[in-house]
Amino acid sequence: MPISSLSPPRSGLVLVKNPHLDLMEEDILYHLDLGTKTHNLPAMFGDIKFVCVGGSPNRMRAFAQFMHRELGLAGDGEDVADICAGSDRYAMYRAGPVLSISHGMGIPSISIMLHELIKLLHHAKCRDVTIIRIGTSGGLGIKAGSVVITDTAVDSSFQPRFEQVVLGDVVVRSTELDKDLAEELLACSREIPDFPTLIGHTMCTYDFYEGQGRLDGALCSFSSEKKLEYLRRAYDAGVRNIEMESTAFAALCGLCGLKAAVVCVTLLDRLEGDQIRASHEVLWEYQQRPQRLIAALIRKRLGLGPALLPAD
Ligand SMILES: O=P(O)(O)O[C@H]1O[C@H](CO)[C@@H](O)[C@H]1O
Ligand SMILES: O=c1cc[nH]c(=O)[nH]1
Repeated sequence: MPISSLSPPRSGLVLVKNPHLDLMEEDILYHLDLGTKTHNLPAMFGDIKFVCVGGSPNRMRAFAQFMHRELGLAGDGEDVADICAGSDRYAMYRAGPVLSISHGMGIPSISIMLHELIKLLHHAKCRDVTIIRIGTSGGLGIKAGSVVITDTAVDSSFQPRFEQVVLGDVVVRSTELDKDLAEELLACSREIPDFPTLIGHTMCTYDFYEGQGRLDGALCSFSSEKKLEYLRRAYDAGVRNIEMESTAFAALCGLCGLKAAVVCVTLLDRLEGDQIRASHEVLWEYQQRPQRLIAALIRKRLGLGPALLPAD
């Protein structure tokens, strides 16, 4: 039975479920190059309301610059500083109440970042934080460039669970995401012209090649027919896109009381091929789509109206 969570605390505070933390004199967030003794975390982050995470440091920098302009903050935002510059593992930027952080590729990388980010939000006494992963993915039976808002993150057997090995035992955690937030995002997408968006299941795998049924890795032991049979089964189970972090993201955020969403653009239709052939310009524009949607949501929440500038 997966351990379920989704009941955010009434206080709106971020929960950490670790009694050992209270006994520690200092908490060093090693991979973020931040700490409770070296930094005044409530002063630096206490007013953060939106956290956006995505794989690439450049994308998350561009997103912070884009949000800087969308929020009408002073200056052009071009010189946003990397708050984690002392560590070369992750990059973190802020624009007003929005924090933008990279998480690298895959579950181990996002898990480490999330443990430290969640503790950071806890130490900073942040309240009512919404967290969104803005990513890229392979689509299933949908047009490249479509944006998928995840209702449920599933594993490679199409089950809504995240398995974490703890002291040698497998702990199964629920991968529920916030349904109201997903609907709110879908409603925002309807207000953007020519913006193909849908809600569906997202399959999270441990690998980009064999793990996603690709025929073009360095290793492949299955036929093209077997690949298509697997991907069609995924489609029939409700999966509309495939990426590599959503189950861990949903499980960790849910257990810590964060309202979370996953919004990924699709770079190709995996029923049609494996290689990503679109030009850099097209891919860059695709990557901006989740950013534009999140900007619309944040502007709406902050009462700033629907204006949308293209992200750089
Ligand atoms: O676009 P991002 O956020 O990096 O995520 C997707 O892209 C990577 C693979 O190319 C994986 O990490 C997958 O989840
Ligand atoms: O096919 C794809 C494209 C982007 N990211 C993935 O994980 N898979």
